[in-house]
Amino acid sequence: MSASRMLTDDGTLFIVAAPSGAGKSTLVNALLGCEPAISLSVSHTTRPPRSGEEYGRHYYFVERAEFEREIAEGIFLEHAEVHGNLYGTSHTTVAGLLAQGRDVLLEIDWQGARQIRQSKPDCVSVFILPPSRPELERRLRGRGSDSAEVIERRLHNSREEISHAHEFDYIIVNDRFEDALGDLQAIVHAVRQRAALQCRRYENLIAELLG
Ligand SMILES: Nc1nc2c(ncn2[C@@H]2O[C@H](COP(=O)(O)OP(=O)(O)O)[C@@H](O)[C@H]2O)c(=O)[nH]1
Ligand SMILES: Nc1ncnc2c1ncn2[C@@H]1O[C@H](COP(=O)(O)OP(=O)(O)O)[C@@H](O)[C@H]1O
Repeated sequence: MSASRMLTDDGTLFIVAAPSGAGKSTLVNALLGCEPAISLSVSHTTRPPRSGEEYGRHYYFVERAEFEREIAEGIFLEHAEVHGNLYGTSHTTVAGLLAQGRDVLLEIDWQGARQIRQSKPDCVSVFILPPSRPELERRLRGRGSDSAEVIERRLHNSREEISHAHEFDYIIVNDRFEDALGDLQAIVHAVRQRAALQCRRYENLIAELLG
């Protein structure tokens, strides 16, 4: 099919959410390793960096006053307070990538997902569940990135996050990692194939065939 026969399309916006410790970042990083056409949106946050986290790669780490100024300037497509810190997605970064036809993945919480569904109803949202509460706790503690107090808060907040799982298009249980990664890839491939076959993409060809 020649490019001139097809209308160019914006990329797809994927949302991945999960309670802290379910394995969302590990899964998303593995997905990005096998799907180079997906860009991860790097969020802004007031959370302090964890050891090994880099500015601009994991997050844009900013002070609360700066974040609040950015809210007032309207730079965010969505923003929310999660575990006592502010997090937000830059509107221009996402819009620019989608307009280039790239798929964009947002790793955000349920509040942000709700805001995105309002402004981008075509988005595809996935919720990652841990196989059990003891395993969620084991993963949070085993990660070794947070203080005991921060872990307690995240475990407590996981109930609220999980109570919104039904608002998402798809649910993946991250029990065996390779199975969960396969499920995530299957969703991405199915969405892409569906987009490629949409009727409106073939309007030029239909017009040509009708002479
Ligand atoms: N609404 C919103 N939530 C975000 C954003 N970036 C990260 N989050 C969420 O904030 C929560 C905490 O993220 P983080 O501090 O990296 O901890 P982790 O999930 O335990 O690795 C997670 O649910 C993230 O998905 C964002 O830009 N917007
Ligand atoms: N399927 C899995 N089985 C066992 N451990 C896992 C699995 N997926 C992720 N982990 C581990 O669980 C911990 C939390 O994962 P992480 O991706 O940081 O979670 P999140 O981004 O959801 O907070 C990490 O130490 C990670 O290596």
